[in-house]
Amino acid sequence: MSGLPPPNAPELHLSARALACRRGQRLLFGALDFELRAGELIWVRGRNGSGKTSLLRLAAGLATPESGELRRHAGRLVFVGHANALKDELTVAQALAFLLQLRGLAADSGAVQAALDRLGMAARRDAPVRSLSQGQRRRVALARLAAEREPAPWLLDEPFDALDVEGAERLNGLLLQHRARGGSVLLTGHQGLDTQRLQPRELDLGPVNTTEG
Ligand SMILES: Nc1ncnc2c1ncn2[C@@H]1O[C@H](COP(=O)(O)OP(=O)(O)OP(=O)(O)O)[C@@H](O)[C@H]1O
Repeated sequence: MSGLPPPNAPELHLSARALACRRGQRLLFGALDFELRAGELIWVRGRNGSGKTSLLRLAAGLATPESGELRRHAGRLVFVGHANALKDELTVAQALAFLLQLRGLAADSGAVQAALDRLGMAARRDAPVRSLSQGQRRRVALARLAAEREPAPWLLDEPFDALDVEGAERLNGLLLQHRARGGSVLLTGHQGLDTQRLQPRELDLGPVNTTEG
């Protein structure tokens, strides 16, 4: 994934050079190079504990690399972490409106309804978040992506986790639409991604590095 891009390569969104990450005593990866460009999807792979979540946190600016650099070249990125960040005491519509407002997106009832509808959750809009299953919570958390219009980088940590086949299909549809408008995606996960239609590039973090460095 290194080397000079062709002269008419799509706009650069993220670039990592000799990126190293340490968690505690362990060096998770030591010299990672990759570029994420407009319209691309990179599927970060690797065993449990190999550092996939850690890489996304570096990309989001939520953690600092041990060495090397990770540069964000494009506008405001979207980070959807593994935790759903939904408040239990709110209704589904209120919780999503809160996320949309944080992002500076329209959060009126029409916008909320449309986003919930894309994830098949519109009928539960007045239900309290605490009454939802894990998969339903995941759908509501991902509904914020349906309200996005910018070709920004999306950083998604295990977005397919807890989704059923129908939910995964809806998310694959959002990813396809985002790529078509020039958005980019860096995501982790062990299953659910429609590799046939999305044609991801794979970034393999390999086996867990068990040596201390
Ligand atoms: N808060 C922490 N403090 C110290 N070490 C941590 C911490 N969180 C994670 N680690 C270490 O970092 C390693 C990588 O964690 P990370 O969550 O990035 O892996 P992952 O590839 O996303 O795993 P999974 O596939 O299980 O989600 C873990 O194996 C763990 O040893």
